[in-house]
Amino acid sequence: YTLDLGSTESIKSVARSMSEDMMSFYTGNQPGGTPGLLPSQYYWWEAGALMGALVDYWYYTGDTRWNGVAEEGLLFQVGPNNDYMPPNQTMTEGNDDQGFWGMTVMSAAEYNFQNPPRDKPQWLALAQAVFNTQAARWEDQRCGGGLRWQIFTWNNGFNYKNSISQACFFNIAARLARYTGNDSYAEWAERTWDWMVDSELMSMKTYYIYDGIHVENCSEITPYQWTYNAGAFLLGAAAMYNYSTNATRREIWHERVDGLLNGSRVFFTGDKQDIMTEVACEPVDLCDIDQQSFKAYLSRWMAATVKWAPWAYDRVKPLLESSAIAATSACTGGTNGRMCGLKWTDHGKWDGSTGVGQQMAAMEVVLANMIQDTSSPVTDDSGGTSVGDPGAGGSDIGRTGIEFPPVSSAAKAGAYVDPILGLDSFLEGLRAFNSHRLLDFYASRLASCGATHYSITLGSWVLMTNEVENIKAILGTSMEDWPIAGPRLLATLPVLGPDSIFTSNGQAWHKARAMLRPSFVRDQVADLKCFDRHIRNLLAAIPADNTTFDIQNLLLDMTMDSSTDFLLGYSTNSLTEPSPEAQQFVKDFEYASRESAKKARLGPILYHLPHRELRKAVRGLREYVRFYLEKAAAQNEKGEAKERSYVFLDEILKANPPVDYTVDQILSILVAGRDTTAAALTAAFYFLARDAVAVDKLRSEILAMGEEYPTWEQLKQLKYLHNVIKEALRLFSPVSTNSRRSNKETVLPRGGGNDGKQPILVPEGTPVRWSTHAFHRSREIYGLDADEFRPERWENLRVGWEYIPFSGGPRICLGQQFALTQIAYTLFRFFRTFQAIDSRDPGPFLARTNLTISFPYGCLVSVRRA
Ligand code: HEM
Repeated sequence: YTLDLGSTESIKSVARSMSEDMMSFYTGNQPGGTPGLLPSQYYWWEAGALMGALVDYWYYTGDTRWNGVAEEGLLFQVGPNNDYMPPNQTMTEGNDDQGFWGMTVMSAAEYNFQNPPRDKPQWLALAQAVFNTQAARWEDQRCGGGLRWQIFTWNNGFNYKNSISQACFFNIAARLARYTGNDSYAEWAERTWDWMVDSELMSMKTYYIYDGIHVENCSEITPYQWTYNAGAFLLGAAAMYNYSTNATRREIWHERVDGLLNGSRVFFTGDKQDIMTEVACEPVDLCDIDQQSFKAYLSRWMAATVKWAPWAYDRVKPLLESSAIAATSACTGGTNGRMCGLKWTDHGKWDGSTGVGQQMAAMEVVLANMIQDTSSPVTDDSGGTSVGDPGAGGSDIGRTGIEFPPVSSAAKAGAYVDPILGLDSFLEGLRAFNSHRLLDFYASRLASCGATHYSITLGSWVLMTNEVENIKAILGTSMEDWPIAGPRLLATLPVLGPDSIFTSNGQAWHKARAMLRPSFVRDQVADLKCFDRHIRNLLAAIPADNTTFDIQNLLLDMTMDSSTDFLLGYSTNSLTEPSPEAQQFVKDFEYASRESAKKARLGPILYHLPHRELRKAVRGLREYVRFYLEKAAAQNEKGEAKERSYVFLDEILKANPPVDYTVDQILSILVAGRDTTAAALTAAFYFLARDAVAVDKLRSEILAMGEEYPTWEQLKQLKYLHNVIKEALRLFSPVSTNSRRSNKETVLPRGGGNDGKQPILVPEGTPVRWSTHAFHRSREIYGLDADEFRPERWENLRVGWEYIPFSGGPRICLGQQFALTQIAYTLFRFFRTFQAIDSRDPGPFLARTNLTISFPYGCLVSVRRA
């Protein structure tokens, strides 16, 4: 290229061929392509930024060649609620991604870009929709304000507040204030700015803007600086200056524009410190595909700043000139010999890279040099023609009420089909299961396909629901129509047989429940003395010298010891000196649980293949239980003095049931109570190990009690302790998903009709599955911080069927009080002994999903003695 910056014709001609090379990557306007999407290696947001480059190209050059492509892409990606939340972006869409599309349509409005047909959403209304949805996501609870990076709780990055999300929101708010004259936009811009300063993501001394903070530790800043942050804040600050009429405000924003101009000098390197550089990654050759485009935006917004803060011209023009010349002179790559690279500082040498980002950045920095020849951005009062809608988008997070085509079969009228059918769906679920992300997978399905939807997996229909009304009907009011069946049953049958409380339905279940119930209302639920022995063993097994250990394993040992003690009158003593028989029993129990769950996943045909090892383990389990059962019965008969009273067994034996039947019931209580209690306790430690403030609060309450060995009644008074338990059970519900199957054609209250809010017909034999996990993290029920561990929320929260860690209705967990007492007492004794617990596991939140959930790689912590 020969670029003559003194000649608009030269600039236009260079920009034209750069735009052609840039668009050579775009396939959205080709047969089979999706308008507004780049090839899959590029994220969705960058396509929004690219549409912005096309709007800019027209604005600077007057050449309309790309206008149709831009309009088509911008309209195609608006999503069902016209707010740039298209359903197919559920797995990755962040506030910044949506923000980039929002900033592009804002430019389209300001530049009077060709308006869409009247029956289509308009540029200004789209920008307002993006603003409205984001304002509704503003969150003060964590780090005092700001937007999270990710919109959806299940995406990595939901716990991060990054500057670019704030930058986009600030930029749009400030420009909307200027365009519409409505001060409430300006208030949001001010608020965002203030939070950036308060959180120290922006330094008021240097005006450097850092990458972001994690909500778990708001003071630990990720220190990278990126050009696009500086650019987005710069243009927003200029808009605020232009909008402000009050002299003091004008002065303040004048100063801020200057400050940002000073701060952005950090991005200019080279011999004369005047060539734009992505300093955090370019010098070390580590810019990822996103980062390769960032300089486009600093170029774009530095130039646009001049329109609203004219004094900035003298400061930015020299930088844009030298950068444009440097960028252009390095565009010598590719087969056409003019493709642009990423690095502009190599004295005219192409760095060997090509891509949309490189082309866009080079084109934008070249165009920026014509800023004085362009028209002024319009407003509502000065020639703006785009039609707005101040209420667009609202608090929609884009994932509720999405309509998928109704299933054609009349029997399933009103249901929505999961867009991924059959095998794909199965494999996707399997992958999620194997990577311990099945809970996220369900949450994402529920969010993208609707709170109640049918899906088809390997040819079988399943109704997935997450609606309170439906769950209430299945477990409560219409319980008789919804027996236990399917995987939940298959996974327990080999161990428990068909007559246990856990596997039976109808009369058989009534009988088992009636027999077991009295054992749970007896005093031993409150018998903390019996339990204390196991806690002491646990505390003794914990290394108190700050070494890392897996608390999940120890808790599994403890709950096995306490359950067997409670059920059989003899503990397995896994934490101390287990007998060889007890060791074998624990081994058999774990093997049988694991293998029968595996068997259940094989499906109804392979399920029936013989499994000798499993049968052997189950035989071992049953013999062990029978031994203690017969011992107790014999001692009772002879009236012999017993080591300690078998309160539980004694109660059962009163009914004189057949031995095998009693073994079934005892094993089912072990299955129901051991792993669940261990999971709940592990979860409490998992979250507390990440929240020193909660630990302090909990310890103050515990220490204030004075008693080292509280009674059951005293324990019940510890409010914060119980809130901690409730919160842990909410975020990590041991029985995280559950299912039933309809035994006749029936109706559930929600999920049908075009709006998904009408009753839905369910054919006989349809499995229904729900995710307690997703339910417990619903933002509609628990608020925006639904994913956070915040025991305080329970101080004022009243929930019914919205909170079901122990299930609900007639089959509600029989051991609830027993479990809660054990958990409370364990936490009490633990925090009297130890003053701190720290997480030693930086990995992501994963859950192994079987009958209950667990942490697949343990729960690594270290503790310090009080
Ligand atoms: C935090 C610990 C626990 C949790 C989260 C929990 C959760 C649950 C849930 C969700 C169910 C319903 C399952 C279904 O309907 O499919 C259930 C049932 C049951 N639980 Fe628990 N459980 C816990 C501890 C215990 C303990 C310690 C015991 C006994 C010592 C126990 C005994 C039972 C029994 C017998 C049932 C079957 C009730 C029936 O079908 O009538 N659970 N539990």
